[in-house]
Amino acid sequence: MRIDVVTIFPEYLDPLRAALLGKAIDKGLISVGVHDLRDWTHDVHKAVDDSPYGGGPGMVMKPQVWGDALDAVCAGGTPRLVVPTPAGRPFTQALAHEYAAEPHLVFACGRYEGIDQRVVDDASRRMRVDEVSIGDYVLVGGEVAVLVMVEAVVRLLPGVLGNPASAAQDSFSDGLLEGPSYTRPEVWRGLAVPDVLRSGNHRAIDRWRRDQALRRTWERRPELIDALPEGALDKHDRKL
Ligand SMILES: COc1ccc2nc(C(=O)O)sc2c1
Repeated sequence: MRIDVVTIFPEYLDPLRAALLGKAIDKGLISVGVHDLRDWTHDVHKAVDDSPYGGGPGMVMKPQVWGDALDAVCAGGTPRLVVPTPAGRPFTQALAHEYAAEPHLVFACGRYEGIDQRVVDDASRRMRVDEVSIGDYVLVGGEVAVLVMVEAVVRLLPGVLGNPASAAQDSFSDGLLEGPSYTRPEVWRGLAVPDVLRSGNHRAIDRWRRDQALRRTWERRPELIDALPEGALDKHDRKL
């Protein structure tokens, strides 16, 4: 997978080269390009923004600069363009899986009040464009959202996680939140590990874990229960 990021703060994306993601690059599982949007400016001030038509607070990022940058970064192919924005559709685990199947992702990091809408409209003529939000809060720019999305996507790629089963047992992989996890010692500050987890009875352990996941989901994210596909809950689940 090829990942390109366009931003006015390239250093914000340095974490992409650390730890797990850095190892994925070293293994050749992904290649990453981070591009400074100002490289496509032509004025002495390297201006990337201007006042909004219709008035209002803040500045809007100029279409010309973004158009030239995306023409260059997307040249020769039809990548999927992802534009983080508070006004976007929610980024979900399902979308992370979709992106993990893409050969080339390009992320456009907005700042200020955002990018002139015509940049998305123009790019949509040539490639699939998603305007996406990572949550119901507002960041200062798209860079942090890109870090979140790239981590969620790259960890799904074969060979990235040490244990592929981890991704298969993710929260949301079966539509539920993961239940609690425990490790040694057996008792810590007077708190004991649930007996069932030390029983060696794997049928009982699986049942307990499923019950914990259902209870946690019901308490914290009841809407996920309602969104489960028909037949996802067995008769035992429904008794909880
Ligand atoms: C101007 O660019 C921004 C600003 C805020 C923001 N907030 C996001 C979010 O997903 O919450 S993406 C994003 C992009």
